[in-house]
Amino acid sequence: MPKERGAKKWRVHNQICQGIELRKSAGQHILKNPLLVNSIVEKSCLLPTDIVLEVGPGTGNMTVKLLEKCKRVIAVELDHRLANELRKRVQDSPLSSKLQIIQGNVLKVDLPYFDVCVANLPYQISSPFVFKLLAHRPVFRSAVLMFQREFAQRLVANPGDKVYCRLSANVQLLARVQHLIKVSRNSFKPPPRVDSSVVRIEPREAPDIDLVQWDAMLRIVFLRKNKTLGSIFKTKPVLEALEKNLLLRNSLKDTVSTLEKHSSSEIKAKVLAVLSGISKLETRPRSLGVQEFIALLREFSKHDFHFS
Ligand SMILES: C[S@@+](CC[C@H](N)C(=O)[O-])C[C@H]1O[C@@H](n2cnc3c(N)ncnc32)[C@H](O)[C@@H]1O
Repeated sequence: MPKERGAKKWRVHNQICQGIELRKSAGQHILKNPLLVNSIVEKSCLLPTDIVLEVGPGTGNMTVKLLEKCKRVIAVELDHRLANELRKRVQDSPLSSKLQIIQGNVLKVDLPYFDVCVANLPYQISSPFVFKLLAHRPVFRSAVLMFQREFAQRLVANPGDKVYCRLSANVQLLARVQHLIKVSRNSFKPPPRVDSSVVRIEPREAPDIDLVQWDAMLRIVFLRKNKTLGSIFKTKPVLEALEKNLLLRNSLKDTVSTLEKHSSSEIKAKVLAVLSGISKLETRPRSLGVQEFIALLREFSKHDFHFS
């Protein structure tokens, strides 16, 4: 769609909320359906002792409900106008002592300790925020987050599903994910152009694998996810990368340069021999789950194969 048509559409829906003009650039779509707000808070399964991280509280419709259910809410809001509005909203209430507002970009601030994260996220930060959360230590109990529907579908997709992709495998490596609620675009003011979904993410212990190698392998296989692993690993650029990495690693290990010890045809032959022994070469990446990818990576590293 040409840019101008999109911009026009937004101007039609542009909204003033409590005297504040909402900004499309910050994904400011306010949840106007109180039943939905209650339902998200309910699904967060909060304990009275919990510290909750809320990202993008906006005008605070969800924040006040969260404050009623937990010990403390730490709200990170980018827009100082909305942060001030939220401060004013609770200032005369007994709940105000439980609220801490951090005004800033959640992708840039150091996240504090929290038990549960709840957020109606701006869509543009969905992916970096999920990975920031999953890297956060100490591990939190769960996150209940609103995403664009298509992004949510990719997060929860199972092997074999049409939308199963690198994102699905990367997130499912580090967390259990569950679709909770379908949300219509009409639940927001102004309505975005797409529907949304609420998803629960529960982090789990990361397996003992090299995450850099994991990501490098997934990048390779999901670029060609409908091909068999065998044909992917034997495509010229992948083969060459495996050969180069093997050569480099060996030359680092040896005191005498491997370039002198092993000719490149020996290396090529070794790569092909190892590849022929790798299991599941006839399968396609789109049908492999996290455990199968872990097993594949372990097979490769057993033979000193590296993807980056
Ligand atoms: C979709 S609105 C949700 C507002 C409110 N939670 C609600 O449900 O009505 C997203 C909110 O995130 C804020 N926001 C956008 N980018 C942000 C960022 N990088 N860090 C923190 N907050 C951000 C916006 O200003 C806005 O208040």
